[in-house]
Amino acid sequence: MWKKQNRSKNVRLHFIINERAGNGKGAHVWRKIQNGLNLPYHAHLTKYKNHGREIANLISKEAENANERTLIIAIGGDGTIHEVVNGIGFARNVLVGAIKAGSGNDFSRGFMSFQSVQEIEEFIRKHKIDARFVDCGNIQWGNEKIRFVNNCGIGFDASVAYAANGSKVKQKLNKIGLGKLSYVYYVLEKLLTFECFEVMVEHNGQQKRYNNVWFITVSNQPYFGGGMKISPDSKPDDGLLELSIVSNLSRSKLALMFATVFFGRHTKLKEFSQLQNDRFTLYINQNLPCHTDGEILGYTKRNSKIEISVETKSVKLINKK
Ligand SMILES: Nc1ncnc2c1ncn2[C@@H]1O[C@H](COP(=O)(O)OP(=O)(O)OP(=O)(O)O)[C@@H](O)[C@H]1O
Repeated sequence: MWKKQNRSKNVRLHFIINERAGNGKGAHVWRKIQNGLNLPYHAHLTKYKNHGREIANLISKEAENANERTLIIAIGGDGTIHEVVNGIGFARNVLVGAIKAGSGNDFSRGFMSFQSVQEIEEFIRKHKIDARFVDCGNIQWGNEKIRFVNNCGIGFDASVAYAANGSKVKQKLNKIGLGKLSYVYYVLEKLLTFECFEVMVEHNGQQKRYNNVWFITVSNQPYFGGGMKISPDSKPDDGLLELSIVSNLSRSKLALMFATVFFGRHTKLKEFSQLQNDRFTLYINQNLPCHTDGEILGYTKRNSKIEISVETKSVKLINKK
């Protein structure tokens, strides 16, 4: 959908909107923004999964060919931002902003997002809001490299993401503004059913085996699962990723851990380990669910070797001055 001829002096403005994010919150937020906008812009509504990535890719190619500074604002949840960030590749003329309209919205906790039309105008016209390059994570998945801006995870957290995505409970809770609680609901459900696994982690040329693992999360910023501060010290501009492993924990203690993780207190538990590096290799011999930024990636295969590394300062995001 094209709206108004866009010839802003400094920055071309594109919106990529997932109207379905947050069970319709995307459409509601977009209407509000659209009504208040007094700038030339292009608007694109996503029609299916991964459409946001395709649109962002086309916009980026155009921006690079024309050598024009372009701001893409994703309106949606973490999945929509994930698609945009993957779609832009390494386009140097493109910067990414977001307006939160999802259920979990972890991106907006870890990074700045626009709160109003005024802020967008301030960025474009008054230059009161800045931009900065941030790191992303990258996971080699078969022949593809998938970028993540928040985190990727294998095991329990991915099984929660699988259950929550498109679930009826999430839709119902979204209707009463409590979509975030859907993750808590599925955490409780999976607590009763999830089977722990084994993994070998390689980094700095050393290998370590972990048994009875609940999950592995590789973080670029502190938050995951709708506000849980799984990796409190993660910084998206330090050229490093943090790999968190929770293992050898009883089901009841894991439940307790999820009560403390919102405040980042779980890091004191002896069953919680964290490694920091710019790359990790995981060896997994089971079929386990994997997610990137809460989006379902698929299942690991037997004898999987999974490489996860940082992309230093690969994406330009809006940022407060
Ligand atoms: N028109 C559409 N129909 C169905 N799914 C869509 C459409 N547009 C985008 N999607 C998909 O919707 C999924 C969810 O989007 P998103 O993550 O932005 O919202 P959310 O799940 O409500 O928020 P959060 O991830 O923050 O909890 C994504 O996988 C995206 O690809």
